[in-house]
Amino acid sequence: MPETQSVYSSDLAGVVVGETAISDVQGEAGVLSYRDIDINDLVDVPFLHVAWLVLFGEWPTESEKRALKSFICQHAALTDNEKLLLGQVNRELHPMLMLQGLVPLLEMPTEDTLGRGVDAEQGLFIAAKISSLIAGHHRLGQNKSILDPIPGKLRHENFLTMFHGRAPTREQVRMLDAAQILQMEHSFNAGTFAGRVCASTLAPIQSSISASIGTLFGKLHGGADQAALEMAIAIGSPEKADEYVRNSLANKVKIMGMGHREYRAVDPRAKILKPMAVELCRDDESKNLLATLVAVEEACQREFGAKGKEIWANVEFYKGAVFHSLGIPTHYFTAMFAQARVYGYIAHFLEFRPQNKLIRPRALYTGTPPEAGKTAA
Ligand SMILES: CC(=O)SCCNC(=O)CCNC(=O)[C@H](O)C(C)(C)COP(=O)(O)OP(=O)(O)OC[C@H]1O[C@@H](n2cnc3c(N)ncnc32)[C@H](O)[C@@H]1OP(=O)(O)O
Ligand SMILES: O=C([O-])CC(=O)C(=O)O
Repeated sequence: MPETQSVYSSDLAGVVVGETAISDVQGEAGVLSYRDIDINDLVDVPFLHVAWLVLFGEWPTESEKRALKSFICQHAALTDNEKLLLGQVNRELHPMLMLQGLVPLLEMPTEDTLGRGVDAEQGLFIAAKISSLIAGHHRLGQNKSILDPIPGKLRHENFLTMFHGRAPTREQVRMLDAAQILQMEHSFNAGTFAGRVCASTLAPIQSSISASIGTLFGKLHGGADQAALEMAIAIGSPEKADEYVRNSLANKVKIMGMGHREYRAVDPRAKILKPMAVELCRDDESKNLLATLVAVEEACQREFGAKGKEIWANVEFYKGAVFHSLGIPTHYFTAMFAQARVYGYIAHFLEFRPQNKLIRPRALYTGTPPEAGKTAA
């Protein structure tokens, strides 16, 4: 085997590790596109149409739209076995751990009813189940029964109904659609990359998605949504934001929802989510939370600016205010991120599998080589 040249990078920052045509993150300009279309032009398109575009690189035909809608609704109804499985899960378990654990236990379909291959069928099957697992886990946690989706209703109309036990308003569905479209895909983020590593061993799609969900959970990645809103709740009011930010920075505590590995400008998703949050946060408590977030963002920019640096809010910062206004408890935020991002994970699996190559980096060993004299005990 030819010797390969070693390159050292402990965090892979700036290292190109593969190719993709699914989405493009232009970090300097602050632009995000899915399949060559700017997200600003996708945010008002029906959610499942964007999902299809992300997966297959083309818009669905009328018959594909109908097939996808009914496929997702049909599989979003949990089977008796799936309800039993969910019933065994500790009600206190974080929804992200529940999802990571249950996705590989789902009984995968083996046919290809959508005509896009069995991997796509299985991926979309998992996507359909994820929202019902989230809603079901929440219902069981409240000692309520699991609700089934209603055929003919929109994806997030069903989700919010299954979650809350009451139908959402049209505006709430529109806002959730938009927020979920914005979270659907983001190139080689940590969760997607973990899924690609897992897929590279020829593991099946459910293993890959489970690996991605586990990776999304952490606070430096998807878990920042929960952490950012809980931070705003803990701060309590906009007047206390300055002190909180100064103390945090002095103690090297990261401000959740601020900063990004790739963006050197405002995250284009935060730019859309902030006015959405303003529109949705109408009661006094929500308004106070939002005002606190705004004050934290301003304080961060002042503190960083004083050191000649820049920092911007990322997608996680204002999203929590949107989810909060939809009545979603903070510990469900990241699972709802997974519910949207799963389409990105599937798209990467489908793109990567045909040109599969094992991903296996190299470590710099910091111990002593055996020839230096250590013997077995
Ligand atoms: C969906 C998503 O995953 S979006 C990201 C969600 N994560 C968060 O919001 C968590 C908070 N943010 C962070 O921890 C970081 O900004 C990350 C992890 C997102 C990006 O990190 P990196 O690209 O590795 O940047 P890094 O952490 O090296 O930051 C560079 C400098 O800015 C500082 N910095 C960056 N973000 C923050 C922050 N949120 N709070 C305080 N300081 C920060 C770092 O301390 C570092 O300072 P230094 O040069 O004096 O050491
Ligand atoms: O790309 C990243 O590193 C994190 C991110 O914004 C995302 O996954 O949406």
